[in-house]
Amino acid sequence: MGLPPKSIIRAGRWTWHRLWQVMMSQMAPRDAQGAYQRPKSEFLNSLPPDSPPQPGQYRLIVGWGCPWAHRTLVVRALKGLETSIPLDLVHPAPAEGGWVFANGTGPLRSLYQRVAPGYQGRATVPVLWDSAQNKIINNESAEILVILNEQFNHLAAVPDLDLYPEGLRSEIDTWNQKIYTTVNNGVYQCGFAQTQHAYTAACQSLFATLDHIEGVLGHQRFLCGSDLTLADVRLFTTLIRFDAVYYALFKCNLRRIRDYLHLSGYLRDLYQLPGVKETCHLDAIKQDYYGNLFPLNPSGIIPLGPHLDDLEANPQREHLSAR
Ligand SMILES: N[C@@H](CCC(=O)N[C@@H](CS)C(=O)NCC(=O)O)C(=O)O
Repeated sequence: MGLPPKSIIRAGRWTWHRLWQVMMSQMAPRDAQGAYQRPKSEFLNSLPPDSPPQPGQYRLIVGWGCPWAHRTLVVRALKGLETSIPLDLVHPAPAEGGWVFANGTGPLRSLYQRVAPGYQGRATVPVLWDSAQNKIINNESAEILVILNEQFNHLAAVPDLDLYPEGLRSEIDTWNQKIYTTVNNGVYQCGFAQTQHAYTAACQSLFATLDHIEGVLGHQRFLCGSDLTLADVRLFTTLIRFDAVYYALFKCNLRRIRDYLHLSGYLRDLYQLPGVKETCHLDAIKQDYYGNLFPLNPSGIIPLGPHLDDLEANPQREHLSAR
């Protein structure tokens, strides 16, 4: 069978490209240069200072695919807060315009609109939910991590683990800033870029940071030395998705994490910390990204690979802590 006439091909390409631009601009707000602009989180409250959390009072609303929600799950696991902070799981449902609760109680957007009538922002996860007062405490993962690290110690199985110690805060903040801009959000800047220029700039910055981190991890176990911190947790949830999702779907393909000797060992090391692998749902992650980001994967086909068995291999990094 021959190709259709050139005029049909041209019309098809033009129509598809215009549709793609419209869908992308709705899914991923952009600046004048075509670079993705992540909307700001709008619920930024703290816990009341005078009443320590009760078991089960605060809940986390999360989706397995989301790297920002995943950070909160990792801190919850590392601190041993699984029984004190229950989860409410959401699934992506693009036809409903976003997340819906797995327990059948409807769209996440309805909950946002119930607590904030007229709310027009994104209905995002994670959410730290106060079930005593039926309100959203916070929907910014970076802030939720600090709250979980500090304010639940009386309920934690591992209360002495401080992932944001005073003495390392400025170093952690510096890493967080660099890693958020070029890696955590950087992979989205690659995948959601709407111009070649925006994609190229994001991809170069992403790999410049990964190359830099590879050098650092050659002589120390974690980003800030021998102690695990929030900076590592925040890097981890991007790294664990990298080879399976970002490399192909978001075109972050100069190198894979498994091509980096130290970064890949570090990823295994974090994956094998107590409780962490239970937070990683790699099939759900692939399903969420490849199955729901329609403009990036219109066929909805989920790739089979890569095999991730090597996450179980010995990281051989503990000796770096002893220095
Ligand atoms: N700044 C937020 C970003 C969270 C975020 O973008 N979550 C995504 C899932 S990975 C989401 O819920 N998106 C739904 C939407 O944008 O409508 C955070 O770090 O907590």
